[in-house]
Amino acid sequence: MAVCSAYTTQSLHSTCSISTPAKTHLGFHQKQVVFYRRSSKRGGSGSSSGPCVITCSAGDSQTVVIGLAADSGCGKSTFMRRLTSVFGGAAEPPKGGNPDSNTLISDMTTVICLDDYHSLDRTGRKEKGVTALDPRANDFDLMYEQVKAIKSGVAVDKPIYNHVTGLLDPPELIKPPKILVIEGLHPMFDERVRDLLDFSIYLDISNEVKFAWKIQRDMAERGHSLESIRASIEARKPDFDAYIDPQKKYADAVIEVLPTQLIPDDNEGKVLRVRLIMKEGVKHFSPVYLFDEGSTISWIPCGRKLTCSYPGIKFHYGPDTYFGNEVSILEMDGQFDRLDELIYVESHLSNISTRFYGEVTQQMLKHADFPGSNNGTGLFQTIVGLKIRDLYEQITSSKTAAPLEATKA
Ligand SMILES: Nc1ncnc2c1ncn2[C@@H]1O[C@H](COP(=O)(O)OP(=O)(O)OP(=O)(O)O)[C@@H](O)[C@H]1O
Ligand SMILES: O=C(CO)[C@H](O)[C@H](O)COP(=O)(O)O
Repeated sequence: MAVCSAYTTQSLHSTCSISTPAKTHLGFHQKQVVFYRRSSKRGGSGSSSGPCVITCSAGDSQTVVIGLAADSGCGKSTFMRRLTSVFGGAAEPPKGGNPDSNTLISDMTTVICLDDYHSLDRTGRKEKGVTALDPRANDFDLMYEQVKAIKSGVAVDKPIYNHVTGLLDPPELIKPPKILVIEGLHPMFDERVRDLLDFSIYLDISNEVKFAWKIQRDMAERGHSLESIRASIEARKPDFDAYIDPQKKYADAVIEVLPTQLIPDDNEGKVLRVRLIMKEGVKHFSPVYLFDEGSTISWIPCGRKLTCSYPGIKFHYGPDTYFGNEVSILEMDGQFDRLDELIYVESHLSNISTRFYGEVTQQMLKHADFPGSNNGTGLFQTIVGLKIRDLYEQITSSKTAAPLEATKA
């Protein structure tokens, strides 16, 4: 039985109307979204009831959807803070909502965490002997239906996975934003969800670096022991390798974080070698390049214009292949001593989609206190943020130019 009464007009885009399942005539400008309402049972596994049929006019205010995949503790939140800052305005949890909400809303963007689509809560996973990375612990049907609905301009009641209690909390209302970011373990796992993405990013943190970051956060801030951190990484590894890591082959951009090659046998993990792998031929995305597009270039910028202490800084740029796709790779090994001198590096990069000379440096200086601001992680996250702004502007301007053009969804 449908529960359409659960929707108020307030929860819907102004171009939408609700009906119980019946023969709905779909005109040329209309879209139909079948929407399942999920009951939210504490401690349960969540189930679907419905459907309601929501019919919306295809306006020009459709949501651009970005996917960001990474394992837990790999810098997604830091990246999101850099991205939302590029669009201006602070990102905050929904006002007056669940204090344990995982959602962040700013003027332009809404970031939802895909942990909210866990179909099994903490107890449920323990009973079934599965990790949160296992597809069986996640509701991909609901994820697909809700991302599709938001992309089509329809608000949804999204569940909340409460990381404090380990339970599935009652849902929260998500209205269609200009840009929706779905971040978490599986944004590119399900083909249907993948096809809804206008751009996708994978943060590929090598095991050594992941371990160093986890120790820093979970030991210093959360009081975990070294052994428990090691055990947790080991326990997740088989499912990480099976379900999370393979998504990187679908990503339009990958930020790969590796130990430095500038210090022989380095095992401190403080100096990083970071590679920005950019797929060629992606609509509305032209890869960044160093000096000369398509050439292969090694560059050590240290000297008169860039202060570098040991072990220095080395850039590399060139074409390559990645999982059978043509890509451009920009690499930075080492770290900056003085962030204001980054302008020297910025002036040698092209296609960075800045609005004014020095915008990358300005963004990096603004968030100098974020992790990774002195190395390639911060630099490449900032550049990808600018590329997403550019992609959004291109998509929306092409929609304004051709309002009746069919959308990807
Ligand atoms: N670029 C970086 N350089 C150094 N350390 C970093 C970097 N990014 C993240 N970290 C470290 O990793 C920790 C986790 O980062 P963050 O909270 O951004 O990751 P996350 O993927 O959102 O984690 P979770 O999914 O567990 O919430 C940070 O507290 C920080 O210690
Ligand atoms: O991989 C994760 C993504 O953040 C978490 O481990 C998963 O969401 C389960 O969370 P919790 O450990 O709080 O029950």
